[in-house]
Amino acid sequence: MRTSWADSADHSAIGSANTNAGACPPRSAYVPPHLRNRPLSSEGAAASHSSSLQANDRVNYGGPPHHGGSSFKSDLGRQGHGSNFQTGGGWNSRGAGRDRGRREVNPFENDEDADQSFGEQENTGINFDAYDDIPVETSGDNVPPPVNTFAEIDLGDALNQNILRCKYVKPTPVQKYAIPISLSGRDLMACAQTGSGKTAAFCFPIISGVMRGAYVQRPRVARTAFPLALILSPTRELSCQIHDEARKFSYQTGVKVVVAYGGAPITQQLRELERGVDILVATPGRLVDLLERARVSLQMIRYLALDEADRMLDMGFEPQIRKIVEQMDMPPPGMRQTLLFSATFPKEIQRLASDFLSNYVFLAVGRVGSSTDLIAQRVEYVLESDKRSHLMDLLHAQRENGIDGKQGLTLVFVETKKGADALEHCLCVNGFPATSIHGDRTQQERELALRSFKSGNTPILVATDVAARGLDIPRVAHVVNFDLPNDIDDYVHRIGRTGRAGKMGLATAFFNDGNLSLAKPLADLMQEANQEVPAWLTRYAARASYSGGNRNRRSGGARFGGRDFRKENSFNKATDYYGGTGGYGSYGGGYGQGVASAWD
Ligand SMILES: Nc1ncnc2c1ncn2[C@@H]1O[C@H](COP(=O)(O)OP(=O)(O)OP(=O)(O)O)[C@@H](O)[C@H]1O
Repeated sequence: MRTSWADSADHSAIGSANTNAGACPPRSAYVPPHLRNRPLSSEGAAASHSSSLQANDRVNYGGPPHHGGSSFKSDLGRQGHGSNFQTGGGWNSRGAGRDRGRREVNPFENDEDADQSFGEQENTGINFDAYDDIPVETSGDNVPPPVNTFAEIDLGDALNQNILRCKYVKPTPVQKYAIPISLSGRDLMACAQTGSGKTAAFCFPIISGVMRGAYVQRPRVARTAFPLALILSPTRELSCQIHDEARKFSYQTGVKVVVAYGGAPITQQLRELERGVDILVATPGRLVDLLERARVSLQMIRYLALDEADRMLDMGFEPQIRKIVEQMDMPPPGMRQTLLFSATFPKEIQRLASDFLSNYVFLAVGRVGSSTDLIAQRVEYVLESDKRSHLMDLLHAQRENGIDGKQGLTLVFVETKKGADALEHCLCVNGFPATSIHGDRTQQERELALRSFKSGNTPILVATDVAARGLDIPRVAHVVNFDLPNDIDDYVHRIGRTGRAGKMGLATAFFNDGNLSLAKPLADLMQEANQEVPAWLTRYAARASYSGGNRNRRSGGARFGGRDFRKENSFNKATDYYGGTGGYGSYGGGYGQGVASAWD
């Protein structure tokens, strides 16, 4: 039984105190708070317990736990998913032979299995009424009006059927606005909160448009694919997820969706492309490779979508995106339709993005860059040296009580790849079933880790920012910012892995003096989201403002309204749009080298 991991930590704590004589340094496993006052052995090496927890006052880390042979290893499945992952690796292995036959594989077929793997937990619980009174703002010329139901939109029978199969009863706010705008042929820059259904908002119009333009004659060049639509996303996992979703939406429509991403063998992806592609979902690096090999041409592109568009246009990715969009054979703005989506849109990125757009509509659902009210945000002051023990206390309490009475998945964000490995190891040896995902792991390991996490086999995932954006994992109940990011927008995306699709979520952040620059934007964000801001954080925020320590910009301004950068063109170009101190040069902090390295 999955819940037994609570007991195993208790056992491991007691057991390892008695069996410390191994090769490892004499350390014992995690001791839950309620056992800390008890003598653990005849020598009485009890961990001391004080009201303020001290990580290093325990002899905690390293010793293998002792709980009946079922010691939790990183990725329970790392060696265990052999057949799926060894027959070719990467994408191909995820659905062995899915395209061999002529018949289209039913992409809905695995949905029920996935639900069942969580036993009695509820299936959807979607409550989009939670979004009903959300503020929406549009700007641009002649903005097409929103709809209230899918029935009002002419998406075609096959697509409507798939919407039913997805159990989407009514459109989310971003869908109500973005779908009619896109169907009318307009370019769009859309900003809507995490987990609010942006993927369908750009996929539906693209699929519908491709269906309508199916007659388009494409050049016949041996071994070169001519997709009609391109969807770019910053990470491999997100591209796979978008591909999976797009395949569901386009089931039995005749629209062929193919994914291409790095870290997986290119040969299988080439084979898929040769079989025909209407919508190509890709990460930028692999796409550039395919373009340079002339295996893909962009000359027939009618639709270009950038998911996580602000990330795609920041310093790390911008050159590659410019190359793909401006320097290859893609039709220019006006000759193609361009759709940009994200939960955050800093104004300088909006300005860059406008190069790719023509007479576009700007859409903001909720406050730009805000978090959703569905996420309860907590921030705790935790010294670096106390973080591990504090995390384990949280996990232990959660395991005993659940979150809102339910056992859910916990996603723990750290700053570095090494930090992710170290924390994963620490949790595992202390009896907490954890796995990790970061840029130094092979793609096979990354996919396996994600799968093990999603299924609940390994209910704790330690991650770098590679998992911060876009990933839709329904049962993530708790996001822990073990290391806070430097940039408030990254925080928004990270905590957005919970509280999705109308469900409630919990986010806990460990804050200390090293996070001074985040104090003000974090306090502001929490206030905007009606969260209780601790008095000590308010004091840090005031200190940061006073000392000029706040170099973090807000995404498009903290208040609702006026967030389309075109509306603020009267600003002096050298002005800092975020009320910070350094003008453009000070932008971000979070998109500097350290953070970018965590990405693909
Ligand atoms: N109209 C709808 N009705 C019910 N569920 C929906 C609807 N639209 C989307 N969903 C579900 O909501 C969840 C979140 O959607 P999605 O991943 O597209 O969010 P997002 O806005 O792209 O989030 P992020 O900013 O994190 O990328 C998904 O599980 C999706 O299937």
